Amino acid sequence: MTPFAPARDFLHATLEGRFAGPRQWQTATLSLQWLAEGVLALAPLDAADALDHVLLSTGIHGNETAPIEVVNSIVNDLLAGAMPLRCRLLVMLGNPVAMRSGARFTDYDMNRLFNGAHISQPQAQEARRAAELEQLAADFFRAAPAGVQRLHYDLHTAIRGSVFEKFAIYPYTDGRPHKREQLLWLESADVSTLLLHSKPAATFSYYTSHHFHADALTLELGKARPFGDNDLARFAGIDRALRHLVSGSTPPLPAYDASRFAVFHAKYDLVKHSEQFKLHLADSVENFTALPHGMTIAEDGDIRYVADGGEERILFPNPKVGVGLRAGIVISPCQLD
Ligand SMILES: O=C(O)CCC(=O)N[C@@H](CCC(=O)O)C(=O)O
Ligand SMILES: [Zn+2]
Repeated sequence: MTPFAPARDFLHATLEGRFAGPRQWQTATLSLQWLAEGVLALAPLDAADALDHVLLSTGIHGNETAPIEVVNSIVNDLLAGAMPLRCRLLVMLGNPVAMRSGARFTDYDMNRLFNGAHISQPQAQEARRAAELEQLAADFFRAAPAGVQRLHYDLHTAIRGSVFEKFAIYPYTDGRPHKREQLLWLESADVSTLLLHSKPAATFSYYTSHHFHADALTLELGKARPFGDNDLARFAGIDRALRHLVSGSTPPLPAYDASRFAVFHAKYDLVKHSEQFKLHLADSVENFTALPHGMTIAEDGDIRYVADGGEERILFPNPKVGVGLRAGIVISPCQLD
């Protein structure tokens, strides 16, 4: 008997606020732990020690609903026994409060609060939640024996449309190499555009990459739309690749060939230093739009952000962020190291 009843499933139980303390139960094939609101751990009943550890987080931004629906449908199929589980899987619906409000966040952007940054915003509900998710992710990855894969895919959708509809963000790796096999797996999910971050960040994927050397990626899978408005056919690639991943049935992947990927690196952030910040890009400008050499991208008091060289592009332009936060990233093409 599922403890999610009478809500229909894990997502609906979460949206209805039905978590009432940790619960543990079994199906014919799985061991389940409802660890916290929106956090479910799944393992095969006959789990061997050496299973890969896979963390799928979604809804870190509450209005990015399509990947939440994708992951929930995978959980439903695992619980129904319609698909085998061949890893230890931790599923996180990151920000239930914001999910209920249909908002990116309610108090503070949660993906600026990991790596201890939650301490700086003690009044924000997202700060308490980021601390809780950090602890649960830490417990999960610390229990992984040496030699097993530690994977973290943090699934998002973007505010704006995008020249490349789907792309992945590789958090700063602290000098560790970027893994070709991660790119090949992304390609199997119809994602062949990659941004390499060039510095530490307070994001969830950097947290697990930095502390647990997880192969962690933030995935941007399309445009953010409310629950019920998503065309899930546009998310078929990630749905397929995740199902293969958790059921241990990923087909052999082709050899790596750089020509199949578009790779960019983050040059610098447009930082909103004050309320005078003015972005000189229309709301209709899409992610990855090229910035002509010499163009003033944004101004903030005496600071001018000017495009240089003709190869730069803009990512995540958003003048509405809070003061002190990133209001866009200037990126340029690069080769994988
Ligand atoms: O569309 C936007 O402006 C933001 C989409 C989004 O939530 N992106 C992530 C990227 C995380 C990263 O840069 O590593 C975020 O802003 O948190
Ligand atoms: Zn997001």
